[in-house]
Amino acid sequence: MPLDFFEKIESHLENKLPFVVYRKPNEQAVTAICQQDDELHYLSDYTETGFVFAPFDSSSTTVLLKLDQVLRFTDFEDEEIVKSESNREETCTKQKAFHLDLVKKGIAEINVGNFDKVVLSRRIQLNMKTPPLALFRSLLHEYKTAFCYLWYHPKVGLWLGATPEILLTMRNRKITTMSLAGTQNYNNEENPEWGNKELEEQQLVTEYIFNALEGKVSDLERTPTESVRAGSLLHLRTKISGNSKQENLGEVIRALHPTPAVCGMPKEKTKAFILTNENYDREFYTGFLGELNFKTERNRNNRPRNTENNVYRSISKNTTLFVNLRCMQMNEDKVSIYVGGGITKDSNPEKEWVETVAKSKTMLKVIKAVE
Ligand SMILES: C=C(O[C@H]1C=CC=C(C(=O)O)[C@@H]1O)C(=O)O
Repeated sequence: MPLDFFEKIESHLENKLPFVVYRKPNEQAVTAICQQDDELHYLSDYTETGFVFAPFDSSSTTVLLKLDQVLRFTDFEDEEIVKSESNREETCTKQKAFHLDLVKKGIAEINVGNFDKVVLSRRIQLNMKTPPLALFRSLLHEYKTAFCYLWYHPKVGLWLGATPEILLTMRNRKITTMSLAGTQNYNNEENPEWGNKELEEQQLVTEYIFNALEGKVSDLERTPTESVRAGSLLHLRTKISGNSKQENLGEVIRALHPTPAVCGMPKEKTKAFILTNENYDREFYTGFLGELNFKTERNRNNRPRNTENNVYRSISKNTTLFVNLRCMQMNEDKVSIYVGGGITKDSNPEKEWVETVAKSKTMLKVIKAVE
């Protein structure tokens, strides 16, 4: 059992010092970044290096954790989680009525031609007290293909998630992003049929990303759209890649975030609608997080043998950012789970509600596992 790695993080948390611990999709290594004081740093521009934590509302500030101490744990031993009998289900009818009304309002805006698509969400609050690191380990066990993280800053809060969505990766000038939208339950079928509503909803996101990147990124390419599993759900995904024309990471991020996978089309109008009508503050849900300008050093040795001084170093700059979905915020004795879904002209409010219930299970499953 990797006690010293997790013990260090535990003591950082007890000492109320900022940190993030995370594992990238399909990787083994778990990384922890620990800040040695509790200062709150904000990102001033995208040439900085650190771990970013950005809110949904891009007019609010982005938090930057400094790389004071970086710990890597390479072989996390997977543990069987014993499921308890506890069965938390949502029963709040008031919340349901509010969400149905919100979705209807969104559809009405689409029908009068104000929006093409809007993503509407809600917050589920539960009373519970669970050690955050136990929850994080449970996430690692359950969601191997997700970006799993636990993020803490005493002046901001404690967040935890297992997201299937990449906002952007950038290695030197090579950029990759994805259009992820459309949801159905996974029923042992990796490539099921999709309805027109979902296909169109995802297509809108793909087109938006293409338009947003045009002029900033060259050689734009996309993969065929495929089904991709995220826990007990499936989504539609198209990967999009290209080469950035210059050192313009900030410009690319501002063009993408928030994409219509979490906000809507057109961006500003739907964002204003969300901020006014959802009736709660998304904070960091549907924001983004990850490594900004991490430097990787590699010794390269591709000259002929028997040549002296044939090893030289190459340094690449990497950024890997994920959209903060399937996440929750923890307070002393309360958790808030955040869930939403894309609304189009063909949306059915009742089905949209059911979809948010299905999405809440990603976090509820780990809560049940450690309760
Ligand atoms: C907004 C969320 O999911 C987005 C990502 C994938 C599929 C989505 C959908 O089908 O609506 C959403 O666009 C969420 O999980 O809260």
